[in-house]
Amino acid sequence: MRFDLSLYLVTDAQLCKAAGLERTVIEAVKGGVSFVQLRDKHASDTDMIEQAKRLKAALAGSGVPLVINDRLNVALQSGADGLHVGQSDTAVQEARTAMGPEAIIGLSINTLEQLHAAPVALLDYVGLGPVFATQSKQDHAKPLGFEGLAQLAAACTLPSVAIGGLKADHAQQVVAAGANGLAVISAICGQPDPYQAARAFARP
Ligand SMILES: Cc1ncc(COP(=O)(O)OP(=O)(O)O)c(N)n1
Ligand SMILES: Cc1nc(C(=O)O)sc1CCOP(=O)(O)O
Ligand SMILES: [Mg+2]
Repeated sequence: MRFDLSLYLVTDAQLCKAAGLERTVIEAVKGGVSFVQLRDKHASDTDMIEQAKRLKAALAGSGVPLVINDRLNVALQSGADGLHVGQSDTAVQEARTAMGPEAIIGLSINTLEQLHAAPVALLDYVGLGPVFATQSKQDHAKPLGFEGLAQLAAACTLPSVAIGGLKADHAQQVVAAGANGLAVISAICGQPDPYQAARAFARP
């Protein structure tokens, strides 16, 4: 599946509670979100599989892929398009073997060492972050700033998406640093109007 990383939404069910997760995703996609990751640290596997199936149905025909954060079993059982793993999650090799060659597999990167150790041939993209400190991830690594982001992006041969504390105002600097797009949670989830929140990223 071909994909576009330009505006990558990582979901947070708690933040989206008022508007609802599906409604938030649908509105955000109308506003320009090009890629969706279902991330839920608290749901049971069963609930996450059902949520993923609902989101996959909601995204049908949009060309926007759905990947699952962390949980390989959820990705396999929900018919999602792929999986995003971090350095301490399921190994990329295991994910690729289980999901097959067509799945979209992403890996989080915070250092040049991690980038050099990444199994590039088995990956479709990397997440580079955090650019800034963020409340959306408790255990985040040391922030890179735009300079650190640019160093990683320059050394990266895969498509990349920057993540961590990013707002619409940062779009130009992220692209100038060499990443292919921005991944966000709080800039869209929990915003009063997810459609307008997503649209703000496209403005010059
Ligand atoms: C696009 C993207 N990049 C990085 C991450 C972080 O993954 P990870 O380090 O595994 O942390 P958790 O999200 O699992 O808390 C991501 N989810 N998405
Ligand atoms: C899920 C996640 N991963 C990160 C990383 O650095 O790997 S930062 C992050 C949270 C991003 O949320 P917000 O857009 O609200 O800052
Ligand atoms: Mg993870």
